[in-house]
Amino acid sequence: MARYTRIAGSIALITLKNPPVNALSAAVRQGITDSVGRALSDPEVEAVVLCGEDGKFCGGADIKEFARPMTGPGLVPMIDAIEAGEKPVVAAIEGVALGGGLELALACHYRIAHYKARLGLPEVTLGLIPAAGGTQRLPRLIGVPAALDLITTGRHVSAHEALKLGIVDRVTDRNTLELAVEFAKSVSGQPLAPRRLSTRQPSCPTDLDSFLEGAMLRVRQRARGAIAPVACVQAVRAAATLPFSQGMEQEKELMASLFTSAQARAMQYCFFSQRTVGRWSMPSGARWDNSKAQPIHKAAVIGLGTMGRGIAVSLVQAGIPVVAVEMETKQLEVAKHAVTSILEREAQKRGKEPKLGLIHFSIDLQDLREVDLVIEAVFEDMALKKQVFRELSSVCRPNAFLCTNTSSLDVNQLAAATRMPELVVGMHFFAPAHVMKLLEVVYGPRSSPVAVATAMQLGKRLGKVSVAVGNCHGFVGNRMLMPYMEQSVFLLEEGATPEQVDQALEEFGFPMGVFRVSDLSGLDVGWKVRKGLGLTGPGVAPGESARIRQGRRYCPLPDLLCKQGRLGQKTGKGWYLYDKPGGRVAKSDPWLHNFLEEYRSQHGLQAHPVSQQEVLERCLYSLINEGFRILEDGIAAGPEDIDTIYVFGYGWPPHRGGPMFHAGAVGLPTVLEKLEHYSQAHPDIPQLQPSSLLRRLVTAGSPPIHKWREVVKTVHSQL
Ligand SMILES: C[C@H](O)[C@H](C)C(=O)SCCNC(=O)CCNC(=O)[C@H](O)C(C)(C)COP(=O)([O-])OP(=O)([O-])OC[C@H]1O[C@@H](n2cnc3c(N)ncnc32)[C@H](O)[C@@H]1OP(=O)([O-])[O-]
Repeated sequence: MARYTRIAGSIALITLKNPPVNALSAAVRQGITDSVGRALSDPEVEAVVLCGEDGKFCGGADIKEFARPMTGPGLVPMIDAIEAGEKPVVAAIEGVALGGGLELALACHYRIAHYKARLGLPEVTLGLIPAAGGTQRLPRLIGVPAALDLITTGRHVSAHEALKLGIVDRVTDRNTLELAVEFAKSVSGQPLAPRRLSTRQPSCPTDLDSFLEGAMLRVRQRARGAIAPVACVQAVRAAATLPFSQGMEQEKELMASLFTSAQARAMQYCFFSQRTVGRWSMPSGARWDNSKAQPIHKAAVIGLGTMGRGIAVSLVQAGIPVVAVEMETKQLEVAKHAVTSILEREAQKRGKEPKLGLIHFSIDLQDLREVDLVIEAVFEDMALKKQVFRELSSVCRPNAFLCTNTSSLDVNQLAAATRMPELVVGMHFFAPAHVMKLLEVVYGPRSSPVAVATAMQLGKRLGKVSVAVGNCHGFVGNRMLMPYMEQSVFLLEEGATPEQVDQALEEFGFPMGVFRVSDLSGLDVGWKVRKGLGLTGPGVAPGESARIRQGRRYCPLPDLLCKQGRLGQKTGKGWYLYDKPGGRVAKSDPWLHNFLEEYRSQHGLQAHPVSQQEVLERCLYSLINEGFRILEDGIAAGPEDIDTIYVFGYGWPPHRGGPMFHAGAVGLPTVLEKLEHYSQAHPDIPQLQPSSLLRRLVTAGSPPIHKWREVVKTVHSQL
């Protein structure tokens, strides 16, 4: 709803009231419509101020209403009435003005923002476009190029950038409402026509057509099959080329084409999943709302390789004092230089101070005596990590949290090496750690709920999307990646090429196919993991066949490439060829195609044409199947956790919702049938055997994804 009050004699104050973000629900729209009507018809009212309760202006349309028929007054007529009114309306923006919230402010004649406010039109991140005049009014206020950037990216801008762009008229660190009331009094009676954005002409680049064509090309490349960004460009083109009313018609039609689309449903599922994973729970019954996080005043990072440096940067950027430890002075100096330059570069980009004073570099473990939490990021070797945890346990305060950034090793074994195993959890960051949003918080059987709560809260403080997961090899993300990568190399044995497999995955929406990612991260990373698992190298039992390991099918192709020094970009060749070591542009490599043919004939393998569909089904369904096993094992609490991990950490296209959402969208019976088909065709690949949870869900009539947790619960209760 909206509250109407008269203040300062002649000012009508309309306050949006719909916690927590004053979203424009039907009741709020009705409240605003009634209040604006009242203010405009009250002769004693000279001007109007619009604000939101609890320090938040408005988080936009009520996304929770999208799944049901719309009721109450429409957003567009409500907004048009404000702009057309004969009394000045001033928006007092605190906290956020996003989506419909900014569109509401754009209909006001003036906008005052608090310096901490964030503004934006993030509809594209929900698979939509701004549909309450945003695509038509914003270009008329700030010009076509700047508006196009905000609308196609959905990024939030700070109040200061909004002032620079011309979105707001004032930015204040005072009480925004007080200033807005003063301002409203100062502008009452002044002509409003020039303040009505719908009447303005948008400023456009001289060669508008080529500008928009270039923008469309960039957006299509970035969108990778997402339809909303393309519609955003089309809507802004309408603003640049059509009268306001016709532009609004276009905006309406484009929104109608998106609103009920599968992509919009997938992206809104991602939005709510991101909130669901914040309400974490553990099989022990510990939960986000019954476990108290401990404050972290000072942290430490030990091991300053690529990951350690990124983690140290994230902590400093969040304003947390850090002790950064390396074993030797030489390595410490190299790391110090790297961390300092990242902090300076990032600070410059944000127009902020690099906070170099917050980080202390040391080779002395004694400097960790006073820290609240340590994140270990040394080389991925169990013996080395155990040694480090033993030393940390003896040096650090007894109640210090000891966290490991391992990407696959057993957190419980590390906990066992310490005095306080209940204070040990995994904090699995993704490279580059100061950029990637995902954080897997890994709890072992002895990890205390306080330790999990503290790591989850620290993740939020670092601006990460944190997901609490159980301890197993590869946790959630990497565990699901194994069958996905295995299928990709099996397909090479059967006749596919890296280019074909990558093209199928990139057309599905991944930024990079599995072989280009492998070349980027280095083939030796996987080689080391396979050696650790005894699948190749010294751990292989003598006489074991090259293509059967531990009783199941194995493909030695990646090992053979590693043995020939083809480690990917870093050596200039891997699955692809690069112009030089460190090169980034992947080119097809005739040598590799010949090598594949020789390999097939050497192992008596008959190549057959592999379709795009088979690539997607084998790679994605085996990954999804492992996801179901993870839910069975209770390693992830629900499908939302898995999908959030894959969207924020593994490049799964958000307009496809995530692996588990995709399975639901394709239809669980189809996924089951395909897995059964491929499992029968490949009995030596146990991962293709459908998981019992998948069968159970199909038997239960394939309930919608938000109901899967209940089925999972029954599975566990019967365990
Ligand atoms: C016509 C028009 O053109 C179109 C069509 C539109 O306008 S489409 C809509 C466009 N607007 C958006 O895209 C903004 C979406 N929201 C956000 O980006 C963030 O929420 C936030 C505003 C920056 C606050 O972040 P936060 O970290 O402080 O809290 P939170 O945990 O995220 O959110 C706190 C609680 O509020 C809920 N919530 C947030 N925004 C909401 C919204 N717009 N509608 C409904 N619920 C919302 C959220 O689900 C959570 O609920 P619960 O989980 O507790 O039950």
